Amino acid sequence: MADDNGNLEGRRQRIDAIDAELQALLNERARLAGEIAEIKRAEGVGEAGFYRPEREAQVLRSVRERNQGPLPDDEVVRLFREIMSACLALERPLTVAFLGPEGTFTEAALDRHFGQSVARAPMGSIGEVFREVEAGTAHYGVVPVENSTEGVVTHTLDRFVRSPLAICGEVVLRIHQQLLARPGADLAGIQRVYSHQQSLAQCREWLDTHLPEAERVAMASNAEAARQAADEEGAAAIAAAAAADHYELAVLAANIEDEPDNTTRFLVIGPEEAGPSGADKTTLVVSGRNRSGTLQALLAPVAAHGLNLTRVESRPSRQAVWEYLFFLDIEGHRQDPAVAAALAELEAEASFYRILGSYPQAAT
Ligand SMILES: C=C(O[C@@H]1C=C(C(=O)O)C=C[C@H]1O)C(=O)O
Repeated sequence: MADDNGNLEGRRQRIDAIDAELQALLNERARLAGEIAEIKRAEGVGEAGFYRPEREAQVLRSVRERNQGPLPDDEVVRLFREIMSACLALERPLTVAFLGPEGTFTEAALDRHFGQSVARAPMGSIGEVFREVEAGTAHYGVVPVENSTEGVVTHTLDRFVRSPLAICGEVVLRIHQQLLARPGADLAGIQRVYSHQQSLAQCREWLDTHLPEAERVAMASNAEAARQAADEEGAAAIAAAAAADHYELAVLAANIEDEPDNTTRFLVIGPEEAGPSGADKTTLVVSGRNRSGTLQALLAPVAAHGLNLTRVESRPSRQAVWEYLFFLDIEGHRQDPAVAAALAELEAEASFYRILGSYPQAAT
């Protein structure tokens, strides 16, 4: 027993020594980040120049690659994410606008990308997130773009066409739906379930099995649903785990989504795009000159240069009937020679052409 205690004490002393060393190293790291900020100021970088998404992506990739455990890769990445967030806040405190209210999946994407040391500005719509960043009131913005539980994909793409902003990052989140209710509530007492219609749809089988009698009510967002459930006896909401904290609700049933690998993609928007990080993506919007064979003609250079096209989305151009804009995602950075060559050829084919940004690929 005495031996065990001795071992425990000895280990705690080693942990204390390591903590002291870690703390000194963290402050040394922060000092260096402060010196980098001075260099950036001397070089006259604008407001946007302090945050470097390509550098942060490289740091986090290195963390993941060299990790030997026992801490899981995702955990060490999360810890380093926060260390960088704190270092950047010392250099230049950032404000990031996002599609609110608080507790949405978009806020979870913001957390994942920027960490805790940024000021958050919840906005009521995607348009407001764009406006806030365009006006310079927020440095960056986070908006959902694909397969969103908050239901807004096309709006983000349409808004981009008339915005000077660039995509400077992406976040891919696994979406887990939680059934939330006031603390002490039980499943048998739930008569009404509030959520965004896409979340209700994503949990349909679970609801059919566990709450077949409960009324399902569609709301503007999951966070709105959580707010409503907090106010109402016998009500529950389907929302992100973060909404439970914001609205003082308890998780009545966890991870109730029917499809376990349901993901949503978010874009980080800002005044300028990111530099090359070594594993990047480029998003552009184009329109063709000719009606027949337009898409094939536009895409031919992408294939000819051996590039990977990861997404094609078509939207009505709103300029003329039957004219379409194509949103393309290509692997690689616009400064990569093969990408640059393909884009030059594509531009020659296009009647409308705009690069929305090159940015680091999300770590999934
Ligand atoms: C320190 C820098 O500034 C910021 C902070 C970073 C960090 O803490 O590692 C990385 C990139 C920037 O967002 C840098 O540009 O290297």
